This record gives sequence, structure tokens and C-alpha cells, in this order.
Amino acid sequence: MHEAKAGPIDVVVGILMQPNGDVLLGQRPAGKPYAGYWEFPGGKVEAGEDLFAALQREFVEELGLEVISADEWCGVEHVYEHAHVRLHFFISRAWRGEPQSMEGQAFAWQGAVGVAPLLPATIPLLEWLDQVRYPAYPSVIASDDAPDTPAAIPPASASSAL
Ligand SMILES: Nc1nc2c([nH]c(=O)n2[C@H]2C[C@H](O)[C@@H](COP(=O)(O)OP(=O)(O)OP(=O)(O)O)O2)c(=O)[nH]1
Repeated sequence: MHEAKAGPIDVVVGILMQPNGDVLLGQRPAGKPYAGYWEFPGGKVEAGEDLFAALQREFVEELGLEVISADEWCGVEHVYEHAHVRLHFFISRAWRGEPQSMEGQAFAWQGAVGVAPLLPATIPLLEWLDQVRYPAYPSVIASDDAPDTPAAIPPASASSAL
């Protein structure tokens, strides 16, 4: 039996965003923890790998497309039973190619996100993402009912927090 690694594992996650705000989600394939859950594409950073290079590699491996540019958006840490992860979310509006299911996974462009279930650490991001996608959208995160995610770092301070 192996034990979980003590320190956080760095993961890059890419949010492809179309001009109308639609974003691409994929479903985790069988054989992975949380198989069947929906997530933004991405994966673990390899040793010595630059975050953007890792993002580009993951998109080629999972979706067969080239991310041309992406902005680091926010960071979230989450402790799962299978791993402690540090997620580095990027937003990309520039890529080359059409998504293909390289690992047999389902994927879907979503405006209002209707796919479920989503990975737990990704759920609070959707509220923040709506503020990026739809700037006129009223913020629904009141301080009293903000999602209970103590390890989540809001986007405004995230780029320097990780
Ligand atoms: N890609 C992605 N991973 C996420 C999201 N939210 C979230 O908690 N995670 C977690 C789930 C996993 O613990 C981790 C990603 O690891 P992974 O196992 O999918 O990475 P990988 O593709 O490199 O997998 P592998 O090669 O080791 O099989 O990050 C998300 O929105 N997208």
C-alpha cells in the first residue's frame, strides 16, 4: 500500500473560453480517481516543467489541440483522499485546433454549466468564472453564504499567492 505524498502536487488546469463565454469541460475517464466527474482539462505538472508548458502538453495529450496563450487566473488547494493538490487555473482565449477525445472522454462546451457532478475543488470556481465571463452578472457570493472552501484563494489575490 502506498501513502499519499506529503506536499501538494502541482496541477495545471486550462479553461478554454470562447468569445461568448462558453467554456470547455471534460469528463474524467474510467480508471482515474473521481472517474465520471466533470473537470476543466489539465493534469499534473512533471518534475522541472514550466506551468504553461505543462498546460500545453496536457491539452495535446487529452484534446489534441495547441494552447497558444493563456493567463494564469487563480489558485486553489484541495486535500482529497487520494492526493493533496495545488491547482493552477489558466484562462485561454487563443488555441489552435478543435477538441478531440484523445482518451475516450466526453467533453462539452458550456455556457451555464449543466454537467454534473463536478470535481469538488472546481465547484467554487464557477461563481468566480461567471464574473469573468459575464462582467455585468451580479455577484451572488455574499460573505455569509460563500462556498465553504477555506483553501480557495479568490482570483484577485491568487496570482501572487501561489
Ligand atoms: N484537470 C483537472 N484536475 C482537477 C480539477 N479540479 C480538481 O480538483 N482536480 C484534481 C483532480 C486530480 O486530483 C488532479 C489532476 O490529476 P490527474 O490525475 O487528472 O492528472 P493527470 O492527467 O496528470 O493524470 P495521470 O497522468 O497521473 O493519470 O487535480 C479540474 O478542474 N481539472
